Amino acid sequence: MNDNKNQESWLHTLFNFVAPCKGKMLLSILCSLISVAGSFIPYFCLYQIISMFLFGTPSMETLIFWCGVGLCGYVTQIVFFGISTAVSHDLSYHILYGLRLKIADRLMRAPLGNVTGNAIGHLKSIMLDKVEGVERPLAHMIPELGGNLVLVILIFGYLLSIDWRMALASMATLPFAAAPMMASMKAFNTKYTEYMKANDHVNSVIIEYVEGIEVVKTFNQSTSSYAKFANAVNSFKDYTLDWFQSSWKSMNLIFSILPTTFLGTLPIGVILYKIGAITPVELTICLVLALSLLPPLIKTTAFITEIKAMQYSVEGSKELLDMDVLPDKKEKVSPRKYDITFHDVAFSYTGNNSDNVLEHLNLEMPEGTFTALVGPSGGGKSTVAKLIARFWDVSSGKIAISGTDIKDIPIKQLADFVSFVTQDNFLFNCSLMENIRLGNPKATDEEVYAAARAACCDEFIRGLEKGYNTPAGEAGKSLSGGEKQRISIARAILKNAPIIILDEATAFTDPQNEDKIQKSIAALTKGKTLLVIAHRLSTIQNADNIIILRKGQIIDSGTQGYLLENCPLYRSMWEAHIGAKNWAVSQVQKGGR
Ligand SMILES: Nc1ncnc2c1ncn2[C@@H]1O[C@H](COP(=O)(O)OP(=O)(O)OP(=O)(O)O)[C@@H](O)[C@H]1O
Repeated sequence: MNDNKNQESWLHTLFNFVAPCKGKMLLSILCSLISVAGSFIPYFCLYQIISMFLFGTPSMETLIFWCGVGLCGYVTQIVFFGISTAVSHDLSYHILYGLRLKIADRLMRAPLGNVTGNAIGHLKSIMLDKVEGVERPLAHMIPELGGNLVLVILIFGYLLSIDWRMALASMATLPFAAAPMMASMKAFNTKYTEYMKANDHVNSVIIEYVEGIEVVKTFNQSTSSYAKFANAVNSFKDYTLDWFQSSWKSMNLIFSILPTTFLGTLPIGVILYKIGAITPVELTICLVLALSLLPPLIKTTAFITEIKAMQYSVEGSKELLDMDVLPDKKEKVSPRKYDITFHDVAFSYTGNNSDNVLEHLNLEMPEGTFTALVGPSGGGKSTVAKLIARFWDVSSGKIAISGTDIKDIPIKQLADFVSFVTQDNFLFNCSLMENIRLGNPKATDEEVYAAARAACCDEFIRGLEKGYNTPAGEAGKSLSGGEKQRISIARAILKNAPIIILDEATAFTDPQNEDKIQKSIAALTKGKTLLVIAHRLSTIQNADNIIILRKGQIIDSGTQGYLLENCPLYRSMWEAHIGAKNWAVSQVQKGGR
């Protein structure tokens, strides 16, 4: 299915975007055509007025009449052009809105790695710039391109009806402009693609520079990082200048030849008049009409760039719209309990068996129990946790909740079953109240306060100048890692999911705050199926089952007492941890003196 979508032409994709707004699109085109018809009326009136002056005695009434008709035509042109543009802008912003929602929905349903594998700058460039790139050409092309083309055809038709030779003469310069235009168009396609690539590159380098500025400053990398930034900006400038310099000659040639219709119409017109083939009125109106052919013709050529920009934007958006998504089920399940089992699970991030990070993994987490995953770095602990939340699908085997394969549970329902708290503690840029309420959007203020109290963060939030209304961005600067952690625990408490996964959620705990964090975790996990990944072994020593994972396989499992006696790897990890902990406490005591 995705293959077919990838082969779909960009124009077809664009029509699919536009399809829901067909009515508005037709209205915009209709108004544009009325506007074009209106713009044509003054020429017709001019013809009538000149005829009257040359062949009769124009009365004031008829003069006023034709001037009035001409004015009405002009007003019609302006008014309907305005309506057409307003409607087309409205419809194109609706299209952008739908497009961004579709992309966001696709990102939600895609495997996490396929999303996070993209550089942020790349995603931003597609969701903001490329999607936005569809708006301008769409909004202007619908009324303007169509209208201008029809206007050119109408004027040319009118010229033909007066004198076919004058009509052809008005096009005499076209072949001379067409030659340099074809030549520059040939290079344009490649140049434009390269230009947009350079643009994307400079975008992602700028975002990387700003995002990583803390690391850059910490490691005093300002010169080399700045050099990368400066090089990207500089090479983009060089590329753009180089492109403009290579194309300005042909562009100047095109735009100096194209408007000079007089070169054809004036000599031919004079000859035709001399031999009596056309009247002075016909000559005058033909010269005026030939001149009025130019503005719409020039505007039409400007759309060539717009069409390419739109193609690039649509194809960029397609990249995300066509992302593979995790297969989803619609039918909700009703689990009797919330135990988790892994049946012979294997998983690789690349899809190749040879890269498996988990092999033949069998484990059980009974409902309401506390399971801990420990082991050397890179052993696959976080991978196990993410597979339960279905951030990815297993390569083989099965993960089940209450015996039901998680692939058979609708993704939204699975998300309700599982609370995933990591060390990242991402806070959205809204108030702390809203950040906690994300756990349960229907929660009342009182419920939010209760969750915050249980997570031991109520006190410090109330201590902030704006309390719960403090914007997370503003608060983020003054919050410690541990405080942010407790806010995300409060969020999880509010969610009240039956399965809790804590992936290094206590990583920021210092000995002074450990007690608070432990209390907040105890409030979160009471009576839940709990999986904890922790390097700080003191936080998991009371687990019902501690599983030691190394190189994607279970080395041993059991209670702390059993493992200390029987598992040398766990014993050495425990001794190392106790040593580190004692050292940290002694440092704090020294600091306190
Ligand atoms: N998104 C990813 N894409 C490709 N490989 C990955 C990805 N995430 C993890 N890996 C690899 O999978 C293996 C297991 O990683 P995982 O993060 O599960 O280990 P871990 O035991 O949680 O490590 P740590 O204790 O350091 O957090 C590692 O070799 C890691 O490099």
